[in-house]
Formats: sequence, C-alpha cells, structure tokens
Amino acid sequence: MTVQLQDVTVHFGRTCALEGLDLSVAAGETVALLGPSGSGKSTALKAVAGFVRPSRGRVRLAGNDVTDLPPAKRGIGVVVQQYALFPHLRVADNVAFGLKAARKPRAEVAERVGEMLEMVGMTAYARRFPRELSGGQQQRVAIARALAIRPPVLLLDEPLAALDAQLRADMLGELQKLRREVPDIAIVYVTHDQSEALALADRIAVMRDARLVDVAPAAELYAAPPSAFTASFLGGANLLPVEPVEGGVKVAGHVVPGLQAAPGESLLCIRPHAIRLEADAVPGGGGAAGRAGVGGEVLGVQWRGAFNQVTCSVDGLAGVTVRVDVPADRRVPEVGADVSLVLPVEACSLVLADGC
Ligand SMILES: Nc1ncnc2c1ncn2[C@@H]1O[C@H](COP(=O)(O)OP(=O)(O)OP(=O)(O)O)[C@@H](O)[C@H]1O
Repeated sequence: MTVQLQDVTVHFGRTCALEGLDLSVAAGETVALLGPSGSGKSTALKAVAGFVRPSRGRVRLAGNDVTDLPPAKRGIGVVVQQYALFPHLRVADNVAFGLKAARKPRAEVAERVGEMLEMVGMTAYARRFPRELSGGQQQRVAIARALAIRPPVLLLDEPLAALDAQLRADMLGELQKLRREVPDIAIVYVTHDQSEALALADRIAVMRDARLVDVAPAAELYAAPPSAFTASFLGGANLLPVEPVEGGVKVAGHVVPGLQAAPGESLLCIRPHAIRLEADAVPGGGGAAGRAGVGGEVLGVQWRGAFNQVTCSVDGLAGVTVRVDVPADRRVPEVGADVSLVLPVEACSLVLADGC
C-alpha cells in the first residue's frame, strides 16, 4: 500500500511542526525520516497515523484520502517511542489485541502471537504484565503487537531508542528479516540515528526545522549528499572550503584535480574513512607544491576499537578540523606530527554551503 503525504503542514498553536511535506512511500519500500530533535519527524509520522490533524495538505493510503479518518480506521501498525502497551493486559494479550479485534479464529490468534513473541525474543515473558518488563522488553512487545495484524503500512517512531547496543543490533536484524518476510509492507521509520537509517532504509528523507531537506536512496545520499547539512548529519562528513581552479578545485592550497564545482558548490565533502593519512616527508609543511595532499597536524587520537579516530588541523584553514578514521591495524601518527591528508578524488563530492 502506498503512503502519500501531499503538502502536509501541522501547527501546534503558533509552532509550525511540519511545513509542506511532500513524500511518498511505495508498497515494499522503507523510508527513514532522519533529522535532529524537533525537526518534525514524529509529527510527520503522526499525521500518517492520524494522531494529529494537518492544518493543510492531504494524507493518502493506496490513493484514498484518509486525512479525515480516525487512526483506528486506517489499518496501520504503529510503534511509538513510549511503548504504549495496555497496562492491564499480559504480554500475550497485548500482542493478540488487534487480532481479537479483527475477530480472527482463536487458533490463528494463538499461532500468530507465538510467532511474533518468538520473533522479538519474548516467548518466555508471555504471561507477564508490561509493568514487569524493562523498557526495551516493552518496546519489543510493542513491535510484536504492531506486526501481529500484518499491517500494509508500519510506522516506527524511534523503536530502538530504549534498547542497549546489543539488543538494538539484534532488533535491526529482526526488522531487516521482517522486510524480507513481508515484502509488500510500506515502512516509515523515524530516527535520529543515521546508522539505523542506513541499515534499514531504501530511501532516507532528511528533515530540518520542520522541512524536508533532501530525499534520495540511502547509498546515493551517503556517497554524494546534496547539502552540507545532510553531509554532516549522515555520517559526520568532513567539509572543507574550496575554490574552483583550472581542471579541479583548490583546497587549502592543494589542487584536487577532476572535480568541477557547479555554481554555489563551495565545500568539498569527504568521509572520515576515505582520507588517507601520510606522514609528512618535510616536517613543518614544506609548502603545498609536490605534497600528496593537504597539509595538517595531528591534534588528537581516540581509539574506537576497529579504528582510530584522528583529528587533524588543516594548514591555512584556521578553525577547521578534519576527522580521519584509520583502521586499527594501520600505524597512526602521533599527536603533533605533520601529515598529508590525501583526498582521493573518487571519494570527494562538492556540496552547497547551506549554513551548517
Ligand atoms: N503536542 C505538541 N504541542 C506543541 N508543540 C509540539 C507538540 N508536538 C511537537 N511539538 C513541537 O513541534 C516540533 C516538531 O516536533 P517533533 O516531535 O515532530 O520532532 P522530532 O523531529 O520527532 O523530534 P524528536 O527526535 O525529539 O522526537 C518541535 O518544535 C516540538 O516542540
């Protein structure tokens, strides 16, 4: 079932929480709404669920205008941040709730509840009440309950936020499995965690200040972000000011050949893992000419397990630091060392400076 938001605008009193959102999610597609706190992600999701009424615009499901339909009539599965389980019902009865309301035969309800609890690893807790569960366990039950009715549309609002790292990874795997098992389901996934968005979404819609900033397939958005905001929000990209020169662009006195800046594109975007650090042959810089990359100095090194996160200053760019992720099995220059920051052209893209 396709979900369509057309010019959806939501006001809470004088606050504009969502401004003119146009977005559609196809059957079988997962779209992540990604953005900082307060950017309007949850409001967009609530507009689809029917929990808030747009002051302008329409919401359509499978082409039908549902803007004026109450939530219960939309047939959508919803999982919100606050679990919202029925406190007086045991776990199994919570999961069974929608199936019973749809008057499914008792045997089918029991089988489906069993399947769902197994999927979220909660079989052993079927007889407990929500108050007897941890936050993370409650969230797993909420996911099982939303999926039990096999909804054509599933809305997930930060469903993994309360889980610890291991459980979150497990649940991400379960959600990926779910997408394979229910290939026609349309999923809208609200998160401020870019790694969840990258792991799950076919497309990512980046939100900022109540507006949609960019929307594109996840890999495309990651590899060539259209704006500085998206570049830094999605993967902590390094952004370096450039000026166009003959045959390329100039970054801190060093020419990166082969990049052509379109009007307004004044920042070079490169991911921390794509920069190569080389120890400088000539300590103290030695001038830009002949150097393999941009000159800099190592300011700090943090070990992150699989890689070292190295922070470097950039010669000639006061106040600019660059993050480089160096695999843990490679040698890392010491703090204070002069280095060349090699920027492979295939890993560079140019983005508009949009005030981020
Ligand atoms: N019920 C409400 N009444 C008044 N203002 C609200 C209400 N709900 C949300 N807002 C405001 O609308 C804006 C968007 O909120 P929303 O919850 O959609 O953001 P979000 O991107 O989902 O943030 P978070 O990641 O923190 O959940 C915020 O400024 C918020 O304070």
